[in-house]
Amino acid sequence: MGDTDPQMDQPLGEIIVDHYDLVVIGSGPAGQKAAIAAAKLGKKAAVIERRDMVGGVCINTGTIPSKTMREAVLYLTGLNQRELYGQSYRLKTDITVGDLSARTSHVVGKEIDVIQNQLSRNRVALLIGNARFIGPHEIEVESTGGDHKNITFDHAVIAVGTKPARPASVEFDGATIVDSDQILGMNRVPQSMVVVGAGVIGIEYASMFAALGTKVTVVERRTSMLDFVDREIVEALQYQLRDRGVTFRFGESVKMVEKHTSGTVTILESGKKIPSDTVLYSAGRQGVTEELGVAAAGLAGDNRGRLEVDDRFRTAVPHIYAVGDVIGFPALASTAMEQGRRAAYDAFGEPVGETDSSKHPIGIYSIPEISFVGKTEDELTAANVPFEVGVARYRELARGTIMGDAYGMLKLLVDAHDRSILGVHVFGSNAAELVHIGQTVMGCGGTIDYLVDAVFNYPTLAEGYKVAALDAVNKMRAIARVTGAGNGHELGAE
Ligand SMILES: Cc1cc2nc3c(=O)[nH]c(=O)nc-3n(C[C@H](O)[C@H](O)[C@H](O)COP(=O)(O)OP(=O)(O)OC[C@H]3O[C@@H](n4cnc5c(N)ncnc54)[C@H](O)[C@@H]3O)c2cc1C
Ligand SMILES: NC(=O)c1ccc[n+]([C@@H]2O[C@H](COP(=O)([O-])OP(=O)(O)OC[C@H]3O[C@@H](n4cnc5c(N)ncnc54)[C@H](O)[C@@H]3O)[C@@H](O)[C@H]2O)c1
Repeated sequence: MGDTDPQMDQPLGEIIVDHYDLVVIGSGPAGQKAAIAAAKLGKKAAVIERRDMVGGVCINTGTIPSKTMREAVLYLTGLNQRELYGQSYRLKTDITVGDLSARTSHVVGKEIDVIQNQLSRNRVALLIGNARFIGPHEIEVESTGGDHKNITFDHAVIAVGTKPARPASVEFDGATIVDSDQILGMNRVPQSMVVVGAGVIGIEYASMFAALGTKVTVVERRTSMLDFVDREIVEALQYQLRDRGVTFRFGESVKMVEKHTSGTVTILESGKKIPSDTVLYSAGRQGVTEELGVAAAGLAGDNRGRLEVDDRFRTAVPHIYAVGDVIGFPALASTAMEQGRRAAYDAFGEPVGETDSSKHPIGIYSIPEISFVGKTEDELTAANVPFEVGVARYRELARGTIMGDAYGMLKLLVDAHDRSILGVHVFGSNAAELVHIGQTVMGCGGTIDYLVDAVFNYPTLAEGYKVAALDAVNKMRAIARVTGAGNGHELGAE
């Protein structure tokens, strides 16, 4: 007997056709929110997901395992306590892969349980198997046992995400030469590691392994890294990582990666060879639309397996939507969830509010962490937008000193004419949480003066907003004094 569909109490052993108002392929953040949004509108919804992948890449191999591993690394190494207790401070000296994976398995298990519970209490059917389109209104679900079941639908949401790019010139073995999906399959914490690709994944894992004491070399084809991030903050991160022994090889491409009995050798196009215990290949991801047979629905993926959508997340076949990583940038769990909700509402004519994607935050969980919202200094300069900068250093905030964070900073970019906030850039402890204060002020159309006049809890890192706001306003006043434009407030009235 094949798998049983618990929602419908039917065996998957034979072809049975069920009909749904909305079928979602993929149970990652995008798919979950699309299905639950449809169910909340009283629609009959189903999610199709492969065995052992409920929660998607996000829960099983991506966001949640990597962020949990980061917490374990920070806790066990005692890294964030060393400013206070000395550079030799460690909670545990010989940290093993087992130490790291114990915490990860615990969190992943809990998160899967939460998702299954949310789907079931909202009466969303969870169909376990591999989905393939067989027509614009029909999908075949194949269980791991090989049984088939066909379902028909009025609307579909493709939320199949991505998989790591795996070139044939790299001898992946899942233990010493790995992609980011396989990192916890490593048998030990390596002494040396090459990280291929200085994208967000590469930099987050390079940070964690450097904190564990691994000698990390990052190879990146471009001449710099994280080009969308404020340059001052990227420089600060590079300084911190170099200080922990990370070597950067920018402007170098990896030609091939070889596996040998005593380790690996990464061969660069320039002819250089880098020996290491392990290699993490994190040079991009690609959509998985081919396996989904999108052609049968009248669709075609691009050369990286991604689907094109309009501003309502409709594909070229209007009753079929696509959301999350499969549509490309920004490829974040945070945006994927919102795209899923919007697609389902659109399918059933439910109105949604405006959302301004230029005010969506980015969080990079490097060590130290980075988060920002809005424009960078370079973007504003290129667009000839005059702005002023206000900075708060964590070392001058009482909370920063209490926490032992001497390097953190919060930077505000302020429009020199109307005093609106154009960008918020945070580097250091709690950056990904702190950014939301600035995001909210920006979203509500507030100016720098709101932050100048606000009172924040003390001692907190949030107080940095007031410190940075005062810094920006002081600079604006200084210009106004010289030019005779009053106290600076009048600039906005020009
Ligand atoms: C290492 C790593 C760290 C990350 N860290 C962060 C972070 O800190 N913050 C953040 O916002 N984002 C982060 N991301 C990105 C985030 O994980 C993705 O943006 C998010 O998972 C995308 O969600 P999704 O719903 O589009 O698809 P996914 O989470 O990729 O899920 C897609 C699901 O579809 C299923 N599927 C595919 N094809 C089929 C089929 N034919 N039949 C049935 N099921 C199918 C897959 O099995 C998978 O479970 C990280 C990613 C990685 C890899
Ligand atoms: N905190 C977060 O929000 C977070 C964390 C991790 C991942 N993600 C998401 O996951 C997605 C994938 O991340 P990624 O880092 O794998 O991809 P990426 O495409 O962002 O970065 C890959 C990097 O590898 C480089 N590269 C490619 N081939 C190379 C070669 N042969 N030699 C040397 N360098 C090479 C590229 O120039 C690029 O800089 C991203 O879009 C990101 O949004 C987000």
